[in-house]
Amino acid sequence: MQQNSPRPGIYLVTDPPLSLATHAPERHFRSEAERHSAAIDLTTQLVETVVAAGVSTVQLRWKNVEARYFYDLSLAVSDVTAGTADLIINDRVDVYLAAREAGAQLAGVHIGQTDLHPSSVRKLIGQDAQIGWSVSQPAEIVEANRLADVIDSAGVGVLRATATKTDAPPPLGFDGIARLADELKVPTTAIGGIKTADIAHLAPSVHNIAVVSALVASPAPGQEAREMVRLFNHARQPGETFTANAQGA
Ligand SMILES: Cc1ncc(COP(=O)(O)OP(=O)(O)O)c(N)n1
Ligand SMILES: Cc1ncsc1CCOP(=O)(O)O
Ligand SMILES: [Mg+2]
Repeated sequence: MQQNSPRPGIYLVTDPPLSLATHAPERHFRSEAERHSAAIDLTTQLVETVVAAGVSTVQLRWKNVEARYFYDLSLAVSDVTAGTADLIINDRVDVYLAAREAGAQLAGVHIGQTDLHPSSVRKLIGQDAQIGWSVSQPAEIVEANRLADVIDSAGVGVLRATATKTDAPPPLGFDGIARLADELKVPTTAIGGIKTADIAHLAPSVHNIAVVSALVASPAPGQEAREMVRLFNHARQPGETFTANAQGA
C-alpha cells in the first residue's frame, strides 16, 4: 500500500462560487478578475476558520475556472493550512504541480473516474504525494483495490443526493457506504449530502468525512466545524482525537 496516509477526521471541500453566493450575494463586480479575487478571499477565510476549529483536510475544488485563479487560490490557502491541515487539489494535476513548484505546501490530489488515471498521476506527482480516487460501485472497488499500491484513499459516495454535484452517482445510504468502505483496501472518505447530524453515524465506518455545503453555506462555519469534529472524535475509539495537526492515534 502507498505510505502517504491521509489524516482522519473532518474534510472540507471548497466551492468558491458557493462562498460568494452565501456571503456576498448582492455584491457587484466590475470584472471576472475582481469576482474571482473575492471568491479566493472568502474561501481562504473559510479555510482559516474551519481549520482553527479542527478540520484536518481541505480539498480545493473549483469547477470550470481558469487555471490561473485555481493556482492563486492554492497559494493563498496554503499560507493558512501549512503545517496544520492537509491540502489537496481536485482534478487539476497541472495546478498541483505549478503551485507546489511555487512553494505551496500540498499533500496531494483528488481525481475521479474520468480524470487522468491514478497510474499516470502517480508518475507526474511522485511517490510522496497523496492520491485520492472517487469510487461508487463494485467494479470500481475492485479496480481501487488492484491499485492499492498507487492510490492512498478512496472518495466514496454519495450518502444522499446533493445539489452541490448534480452529476454524482446514485445515493448509497449509510449501509452502502459502510459496505464499500469495508471492501476497500485503502482508507475511505465518505462524501455527498452529508450534514452535521450524520457524522456520528458515519464516523465508525470510514476514515474521514467530506462536506461542501454543510460548511461552505453555513452562517456559522466555525461552530459547525467544531461540532462536526467533536461528533467525529466522540464516535471513534476512546483516546483517539482527530483535529488539525493533533492526531491522537
Ligand atoms: C473526497 C472526494 N471524493 C469524491 C470526489 C468526487 O470527485 P469526482 O468524481 O472527480 O468529481 P468532481 O469533484 O471532480 O466533480 C471528490 N471531489 N472528493
Ligand atoms: C464533490 C462531490 N463528490 C461527490 S458528492 C460531492 C459534493 C458534495 O457536496 P455536499 O457536501 O454539499 O453535498
Ligand atoms: Mg474530478
